[in-house]
Amino acid sequence: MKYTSTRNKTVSISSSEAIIQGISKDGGLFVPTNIPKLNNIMDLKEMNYKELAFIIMSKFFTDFKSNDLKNCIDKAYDIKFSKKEIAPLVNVGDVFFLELFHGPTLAFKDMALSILPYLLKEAIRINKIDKEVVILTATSGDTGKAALESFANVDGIKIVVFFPEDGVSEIQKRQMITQEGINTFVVGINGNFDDAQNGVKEIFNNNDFANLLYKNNYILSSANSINIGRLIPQIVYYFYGYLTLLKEGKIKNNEKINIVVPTGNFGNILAAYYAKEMGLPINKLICASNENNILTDFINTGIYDKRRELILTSSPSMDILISSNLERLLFHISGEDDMFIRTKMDDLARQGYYKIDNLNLKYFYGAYSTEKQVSFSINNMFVKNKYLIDPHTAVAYNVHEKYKLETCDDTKTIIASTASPFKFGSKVASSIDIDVKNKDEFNIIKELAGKTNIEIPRAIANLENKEVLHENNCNKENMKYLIEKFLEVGGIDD
Ligand SMILES: N[C@@H](CCOP(=O)(O)O)C(=O)O
Repeated sequence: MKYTSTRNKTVSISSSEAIIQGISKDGGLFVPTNIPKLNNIMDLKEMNYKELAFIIMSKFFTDFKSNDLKNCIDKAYDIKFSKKEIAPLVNVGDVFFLELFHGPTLAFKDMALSILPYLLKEAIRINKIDKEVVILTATSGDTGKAALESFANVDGIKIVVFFPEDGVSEIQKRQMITQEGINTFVVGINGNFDDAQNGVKEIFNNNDFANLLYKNNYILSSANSINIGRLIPQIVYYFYGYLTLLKEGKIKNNEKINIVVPTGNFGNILAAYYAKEMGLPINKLICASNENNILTDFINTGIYDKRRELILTSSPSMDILISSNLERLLFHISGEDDMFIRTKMDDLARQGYYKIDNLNLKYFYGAYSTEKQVSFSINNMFVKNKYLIDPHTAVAYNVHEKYKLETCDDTKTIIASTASPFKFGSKVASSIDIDVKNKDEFNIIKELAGKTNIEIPRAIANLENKEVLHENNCNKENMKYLIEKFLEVGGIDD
């Protein structure tokens, strides 16, 4: 299996090379040249998470030896996860929540970031790279901590995380700025997630900077979903969710299901699309947005228009106006037309929008939820079912309710439940009528645990007394300078 760039189809590299590079030099994203089909899917229903992970990942990571890939999988999906199923499926009312937040940092990002360091180390070995790898990461909250946790103290790797100073939850920020590990560097930027992600992409595309790093024995890679090594492991849990339904007798062989994904950078829903293309029986992919409803507009009109204010919401992981992975979807559905992608991405960069005539996204449905609807959904879910959901999952749940009303479709549905509610204490607590005014976040969380009878996850309970180790802050223009400082490499003028 080879990988090419969405912006230049003459590129042809192996999976291990794509994982190391993170993003293509032409600014495009690496995609598999064909999406492999999986045969006899229904026969896989007795497999555990690791076994299934191997079946799926070995289709994509074809230059990894079987035993080496198995090793990566074994080390990734172990007791770091608090549930033996890794991704348990919970039936509440008429939907099934695929709980993806039982990893070490309590967000779905752990599902892929638990394995990425092992894949990267193996990729480095395969390609005989003798440089140190610097992982650049932009985050609106969850990716940053998950990447820090997984790469901390990994030999031969350094990790730099940029987060929007005012665009993450209190707990997400605390998780990041208390991160231990000599190889970790965390920086708050005065800007939003798009600024952080654009800054990181510009740094990737800066040849002079790459040369400077190279001379100093460093190369860059990414822990965001722009890295294909982040995306492929996310396909696994959609198969696992489907096969759990089948195993429990909730669906029949080959019965189609709907999947709802709270969506920001479009990586998680793209993984579901890959699962569908591999043969998983999926009826609709429901793309749920918060008030930053750029994807809803795109799915419904074919116009992607970022000329709008980014709104800070209670679901910060989705506070994004440039959804990077949409580029991959467009590449696939345009018949792999790299020139078309270049034109559209140029339009977006130059004029702030692009339009696609006769856009055919017939498997997708897009809608969004307001902050009020998010609170209402959290409340409703808790009062009716005693089930607590985080604001991102509430966005998805609410959008699914809208979908049912609009279409009367009663297909069985999996909702990707992407984060622990305790990461977003104030919003969740106030939604279930806990008075949060003038209260410290940790006290709010304690009240939340008391009222719901749910134990505070250890990773959050421990945070309160952790020392702040990172107090760096910069303007978006200075991101490169901060990296130079961290790596102690001489600066360049550009
Ligand atoms: N949702 C994000 C933004 C980055 O997304 P990614 O999937 O590309 O890493 C976050 O939590 O940081």
